[in-house]
Amino acid sequence: MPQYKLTYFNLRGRAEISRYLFAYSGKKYEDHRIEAADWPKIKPTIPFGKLPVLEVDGVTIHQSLAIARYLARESGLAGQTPVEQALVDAIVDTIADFMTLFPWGNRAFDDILTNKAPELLKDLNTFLGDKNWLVGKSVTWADFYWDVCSTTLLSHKADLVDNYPRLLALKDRVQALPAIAAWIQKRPKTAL
Ligand SMILES: N[C@@H](CCC(=O)N[C@@H](CS)C(=O)NCC(=O)O)C(=O)O
Repeated sequence: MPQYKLTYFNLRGRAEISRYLFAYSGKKYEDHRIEAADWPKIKPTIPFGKLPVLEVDGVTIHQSLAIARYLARESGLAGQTPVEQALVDAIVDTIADFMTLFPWGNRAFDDILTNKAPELLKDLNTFLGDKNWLVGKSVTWADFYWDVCSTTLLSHKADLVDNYPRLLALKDRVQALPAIAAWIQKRPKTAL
C-alpha cells in the first residue's frame, strides 16, 4: 500500500473531495493541515506553489482534481466505462467551473448564488433525472464532488437547492454512505 500524504489548509475547500475518496476507499493517509501563518515559508517548497498536493511514495501530485481523479481511478469511483468516465469528468468540470466564479470573501458572492446558481442547478437536476447517482448505476466521485461543493454553497445560502429535491436527495444518499457518514462525523469542523 503506498504512503499517502495530503497537504492543505485546515479547511474542507479543495482537499475535501480527496478526503471523501480516502474515507470511502478506507485507504490510510496523512491528512496534513497547515496553518495559514506558516504558508509563506512552506509555499516555495511546494511544486507550483499551491495547495492541495498529494505525496504518493515521494511523488508530489498537484491540482485538486488531478489528485481526486487519480484516487477515484484507484478506487473504482471514476466511472465503469470510458464514456462514463468522460461524463464523470464533465460533471466535475461543470461544477468546478461554477465554483471558480466565486471571488471568495467578496460581496459579489451573493449575486452569483442568486443569479448564476439556478442555471447550474437546473441543468444538474435534468442530468440526474430520476437516477440514484449522477453517472451510471453506482456512486462515483462526481456524486462526492456535488456533495462537497454544495455543502459549501449551502453554508452561504441555506435554501439554494430547495427547488431541487432530487439533488438534495443525492446529497443525503452520499452522506448516508457509512464511510462518508463516519468521516463527516469525525472531520475537523471548519467554516469552508
Ligand atoms: N486549480 C488549483 C487551485 C489551487 C489553489 O488556488 N489553491 C489555493 C488554496 S484553495 C492556494 O494554494 N492558495 C495559496 C496561494 O496561492 O499562495 C487546484 O484545484 O488545486
